[in-house]
Amino acid sequence: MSTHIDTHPRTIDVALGTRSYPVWIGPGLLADHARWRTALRGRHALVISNTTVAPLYLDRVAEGLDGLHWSSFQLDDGETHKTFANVGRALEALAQLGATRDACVVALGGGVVGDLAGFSAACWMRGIDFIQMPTTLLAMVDSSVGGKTGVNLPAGKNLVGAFHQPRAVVADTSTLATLPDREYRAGLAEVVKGAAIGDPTFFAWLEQHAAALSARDEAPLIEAIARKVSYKAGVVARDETEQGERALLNLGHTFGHALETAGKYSLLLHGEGVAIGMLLAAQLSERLGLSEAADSARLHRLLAAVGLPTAIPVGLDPQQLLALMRLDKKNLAGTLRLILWRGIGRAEIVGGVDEKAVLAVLEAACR
Ligand SMILES: NC(=O)c1ccc[n+]([C@@H]2O[C@H](COP(=O)([O-])OP(=O)(O)OC[C@H]3O[C@@H](n4cnc5c(N)ncnc54)[C@H](O)[C@@H]3O)[C@@H](O)[C@H]2O)c1
Ligand SMILES: O=C(O)C(=O)C[C@@H](O)[C@H](O)[C@H](O)COP(=O)(O)O
Ligand SMILES: [Zn+2]
Repeated sequence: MSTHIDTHPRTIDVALGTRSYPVWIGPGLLADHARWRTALRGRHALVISNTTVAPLYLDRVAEGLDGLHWSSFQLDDGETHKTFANVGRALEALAQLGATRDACVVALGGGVVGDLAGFSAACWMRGIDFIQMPTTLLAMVDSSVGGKTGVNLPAGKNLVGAFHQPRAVVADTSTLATLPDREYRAGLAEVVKGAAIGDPTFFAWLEQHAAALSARDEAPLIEAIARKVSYKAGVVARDETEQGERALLNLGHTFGHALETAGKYSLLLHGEGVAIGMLLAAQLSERLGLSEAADSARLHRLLAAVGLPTAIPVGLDPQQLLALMRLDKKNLAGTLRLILWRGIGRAEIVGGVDEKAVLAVLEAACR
């Protein structure tokens, strides 16, 4: 008996008035040129990708750019290349192309490419169009949606950037066929995060489908992507520039970014840092009397079930992690402001968090 899989693309709108845009999700979308060409307005396009993704997928995009003046700029692969220096190189490529204000940047790759390409588009002539073509699970469910763009500094993650929304998101799920397993699992962390923050029904669904998602079964995978994108699109529509609710999407990130940076981006992937970071946030929340151990245990079980790390790697220093957390963008008035957890489906922003409690959690986890 064959299982019917609906391959019709899902469309989720990010509702931002005149700047609203579609997120198309489904197999084969990169080759659906007629669909995404509608998002290109001018005569110039710069495809920003990297040296891993371009050889795999640039051809499919190039066919759709026929008739335009276009070129590509390829980053070296990895988080360490999400830098100002590479934004400079991307801007030089736009200049070389002769890109006018109606030019479009096309981001073809994972979150590193998407964040850097989006920031480059935000900078060129004070802001031109860009289209996200995410090729990792993480980029499909998170980084391509919502318009946070930027780069890292040696001092910390994403310290420089701009809110700049794409014109469209083309999430071609066929590209996940070549994504390494570790990267795929890292993407699941951002799916679990969405459910942990705001959707207990989705969390229970993920618990039921953890094995199928680990095995990359197409139907539940597309369902999980669409549910996470819908959830994020709703948050972004209500609070585009993170004046309030949007900060909840940062659950686990103050810890996670510190872990990524301390590991010099070679120890942990972003999604892995977020998985461990969410568990640390849960432990801190328990310590502060905000959540129950039973909920932390459920979160731990789900993350482990989809193959994510749940402990801080050996060798990281709690004091260094705390110092990195002090540079987080959510902090105010020199005090830590964290997303704490109230149990499955509930999170809140808490300011003035006691550093001693944070350090105690870090020390216990690094032991
Ligand atoms: N802007 C946002 O809202 C937001 C949200 C979440 C994460 N991020 C950022 O996203 C970045 C992480 O993104 P990521 O997890 O996609 O990492 P990534 O961009 O480094 O991609 C992961 C790896 O997969 C490779 N790859 C990409 N697509 C592939 C494919 N289809 N087949 C084979 N290999 C492929 C890449 O070359 C890379 O080696 C971090 O910098 C993080 O800060 C941003
Ligand atoms: O879209 C958001 O808002 C998020 O916080 C999504 C996060 O998953 C993402 O990692 C984002 O890049 C973190 O942003 P930052 O503001 O903490 O740099
Ligand atoms: Zn993230």
